[in-house]
Amino acid sequence: MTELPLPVKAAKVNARNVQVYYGQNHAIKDVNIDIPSESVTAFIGPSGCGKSTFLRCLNRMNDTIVGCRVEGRIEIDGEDIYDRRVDPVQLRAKVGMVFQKPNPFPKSIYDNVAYGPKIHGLTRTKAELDEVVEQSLHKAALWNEVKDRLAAPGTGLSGGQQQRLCIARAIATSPEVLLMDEPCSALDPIATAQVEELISELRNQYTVIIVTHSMQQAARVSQRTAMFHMGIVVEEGPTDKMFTNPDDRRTQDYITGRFG
Ligand SMILES: Nc1ncnc2c1ncn2[C@@H]1O[C@H](COP(=O)(O)OP(=O)(O)OP(=O)(O)O)[C@@H](O)[C@H]1O
Repeated sequence: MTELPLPVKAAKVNARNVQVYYGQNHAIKDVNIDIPSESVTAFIGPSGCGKSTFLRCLNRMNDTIVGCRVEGRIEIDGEDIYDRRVDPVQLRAKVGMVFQKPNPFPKSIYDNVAYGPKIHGLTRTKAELDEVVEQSLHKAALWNEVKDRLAAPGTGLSGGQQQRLCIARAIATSPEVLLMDEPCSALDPIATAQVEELISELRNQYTVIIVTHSMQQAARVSQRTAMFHMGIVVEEGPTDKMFTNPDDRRTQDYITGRFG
């Protein structure tokens, strides 16, 4: 019997033999990966190689895409997240997501952050909710900029502030895993630096998984990197090694800009 390698120590997420199909298109082909807790893992690879598709498997966002089929096994803390007993809405409170384009709700800054704790019944009193909103905005490094205008619309903030608001919204439900799909691609360099700094801080508390097209960003914020190519993970390991001495030719070619 062939033995699979032992999981990475303190793996939060274990994926085994994951396949994703969009109709006839086999977009993810037999992906096996262990993602450690309290660290940032970057998914890199050329356009269309399946990074976002695989990321969406981790909070079952692909369930919402008609014609998309996921096979294999994905465990978070040893629990099969595709088990029938798992409620995807509860799962998404535990596995939060931040998207490419900041997408605050057309509501006040306060209500954007309060929304998750309210619908999941995480607080009992207004004072508790106020506390969660304040703490989440603090963690997202936005509190000082918005504390005097919590009733103003979230959509009125700058792009970088909106993205930090979306991060505050994601962490307000106390997720354990935070998925970020190119979270800085719509931001200018200053806002990008702020969000990157935030990501580095978040890893003390969360398991962060980020899809990025920027090699510099992957090198700056992540401790581990997985290289995707045509639906498979060709190589995965410590970021330093991936960027200085990769084992796979495709990783080498990609990080040196020969394709992608
Ligand atoms: N909603 C969808 N419906 C049908 N096919 C899809 C959908 N989303 C992605 N695909 C297909 O799945 C494959 C992987 O796409 P995916 O967006 O996951 O790649 P990616 O590596 O994240 O790309 P990019 O870096 O350009 O965002 C592609 O062939 C794509 O066309």
